[in-house]
Amino acid sequence: MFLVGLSGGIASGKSSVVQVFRDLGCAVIDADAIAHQVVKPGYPAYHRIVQAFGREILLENGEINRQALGSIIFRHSEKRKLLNAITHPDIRKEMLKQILKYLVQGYRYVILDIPLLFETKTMLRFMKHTVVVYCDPQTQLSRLMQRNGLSREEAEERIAAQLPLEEKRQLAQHILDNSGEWEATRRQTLHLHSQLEDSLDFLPLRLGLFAGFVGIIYLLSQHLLL
Ligand SMILES: Nc1ncnc2c1ncn2[C@@H]1O[C@H](COP(=O)(O)OP(=O)(O)OP(=O)(O)O)[C@@H](O)[C@H]1O
Repeated sequence: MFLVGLSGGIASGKSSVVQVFRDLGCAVIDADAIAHQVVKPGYPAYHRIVQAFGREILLENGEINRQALGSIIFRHSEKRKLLNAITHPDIRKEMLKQILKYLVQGYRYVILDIPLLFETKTMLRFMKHTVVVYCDPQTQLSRLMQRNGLSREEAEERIAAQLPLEEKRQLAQHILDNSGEWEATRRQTLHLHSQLEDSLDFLPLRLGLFAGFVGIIYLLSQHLLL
């Protein structure tokens, strides 16, 4: 098995591309969904966040007010580091669990949809392939304004909080250019899908696991025969 890290910028089209991969039957792990899950009431990170940030970041139903927390960490970088230190280990553990599940199910590769793949960098070294869903700055701005009902200033502020898409584009092995018609992006996605399907990058780990398994059976049989 091998890992494919997929990223992009805010409103660049990641979710739309990921949906194509899902429809094709690919194994996809959604880092954002996991990040939402690990801070739900009852999970260990929830208690640590309430301890660190106080009960004023809670909604009436006891869930974490993501908007309130978001605006705190947007203004104070040390608080963002603290929140990351609380949540990232749990997010990585859950990702690993899901990767192992897909490995056992026999998938050759898993696509990890990680919005901040290139900003946080910690997961990059595990990725055999990296993909950026790119679109030009003007298109990104207008799609974000339209989708989220934001003013130009608000949209620009959110885009500026991330690494520029142009830089991510330089760092990725595969670029899906979503600046134009959706059909053109869909075709690029189908092409990348066939490249991943044809790749033999899954073989080393599978052969390694097979050799390990044979080794264990051999050792056990020797042990039982003695
Ligand atoms: N090629 C396209 N043409 C027109 N609209 C598009 C195209 N691709 C995506 N969109 C629209 O742009 C918006 C952003 O797309 P999408 O939600 O897939 O981006 P995203 O990268 O997942 O965003 P975020 O990370 O902010 O959630 C959506 O409203 C989507 O319908």
